[in-house]
Amino acid sequence: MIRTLDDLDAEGVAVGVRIDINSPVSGGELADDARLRAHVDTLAELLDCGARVAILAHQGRPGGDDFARLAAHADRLDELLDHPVDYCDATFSSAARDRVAALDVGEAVVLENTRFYAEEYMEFEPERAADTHLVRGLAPALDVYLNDAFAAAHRSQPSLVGFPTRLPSYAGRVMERELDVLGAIEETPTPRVYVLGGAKVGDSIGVARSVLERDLADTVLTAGVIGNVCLLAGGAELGDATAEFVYDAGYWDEIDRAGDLLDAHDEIAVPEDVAVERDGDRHEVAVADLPAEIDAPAMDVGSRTIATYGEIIENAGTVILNGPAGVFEEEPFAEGTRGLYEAATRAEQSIVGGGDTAAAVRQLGLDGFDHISTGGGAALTLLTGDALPAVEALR
Ligand SMILES: Nc1ncnc2c1ncn2[C@@H]1O[C@H](COP(=O)(O)OP(=O)(O)OP(=O)(O)O)[C@@H](O)[C@H]1O
Ligand SMILES: O=C(O)[C@H](O)COP(=O)(O)O
Repeated sequence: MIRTLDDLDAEGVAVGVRIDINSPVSGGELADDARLRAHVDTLAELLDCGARVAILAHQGRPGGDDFARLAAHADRLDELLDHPVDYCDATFSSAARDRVAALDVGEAVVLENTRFYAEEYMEFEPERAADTHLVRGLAPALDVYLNDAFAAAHRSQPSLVGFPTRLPSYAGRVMERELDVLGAIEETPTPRVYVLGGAKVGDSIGVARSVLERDLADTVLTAGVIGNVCLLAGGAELGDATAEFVYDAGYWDEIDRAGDLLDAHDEIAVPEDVAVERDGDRHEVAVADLPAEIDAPAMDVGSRTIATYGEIIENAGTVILNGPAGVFEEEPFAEGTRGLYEAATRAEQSIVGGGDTAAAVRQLGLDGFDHISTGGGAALTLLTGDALPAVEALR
């Protein structure tokens, strides 16, 4: 059983709260605060109850452009919450412990990016994670640990799986909500339609295979790069530019995997048409008309596909959307994503998962989904039926 905030009397208690505020960062500034806002309920509830809150989080990956300090995150949380939120440039040293010890009731401090420490970017079994410097160093300053970082729950890293061995542990409200919705996918209304787009072709093939073999999906609609790979697997001649894109992205081997999947499951649909750029505009090509002269990569699904898929989606009991249908960042190629996602809001129940997917929803101003997951990889892991290490550690 997982304990939640309902089981915690937080008055005066030093709570180590792991959240996922990994966000786009530009010039040291936060380019998007959606993930911070997602954790406001959990943090406000704790602080309103008089907890003393030490926040743990990661930002980016070592070597990446977005591998940054958490000072800007602390400032933004301070604005979002009615309680003071400070920043401390240490994570588990005596400076960090002293800062946590000095917290007053109803105060929070954001400790430094956990991934500044090498062990945090490694995967461990929980017992071993409990013995890392980060967990051993910080645990004595804490009374309890609370994990709200659903979006990172597929990682078996010390700040996510190490503390429950040492401290009484709880799930936060984001974690609870995500597990309630995504962990109970079998109980959602049918027919259940999965719309798989985006650029992570290998992951999407894995998800499609798993949900069909486990009878979770009645239909799988493919779009985005995975749709193009399925078209190539079926022999469609999409032109050199699309083939080169798929090859350069390292997905050439996935064409055979996609072909095997299509042979095994006729519940999978592929696009009827695609959109390419011609003279600076969107130009649509029907797959039935191929081979045709196409000198640009397929960047979106076309309007016939939007209509056919849209009807299936609207009539779904549950639609699960992962990955945009096209390069939504460029207006002419946002049509597929907009069309399919708008159709999803008319289905009985709609669930959206994925970091870029959630960004697309915000950028296109789409509204009316039943659940927008904070997680990309974590949501997919759960929807594929695999356990999440951080959730298992809480159990
Ligand atoms: N036809 C296409 N050609 C090239 N890129 C595409 C195409 N369709 C979608 N994309 C790109 O796919 C990217 C998003 O894919 P991704 O699989 O990362 O989404 P996500 O699952 O929501 O994200 P994550 O798993 O990281 O949380 C977008 O940047 C979009 O431009
Ligand atoms: O953005 C995410 O999906 C999570 O924060 C996990 O980040 P990671 O993929 O760098 O582990």
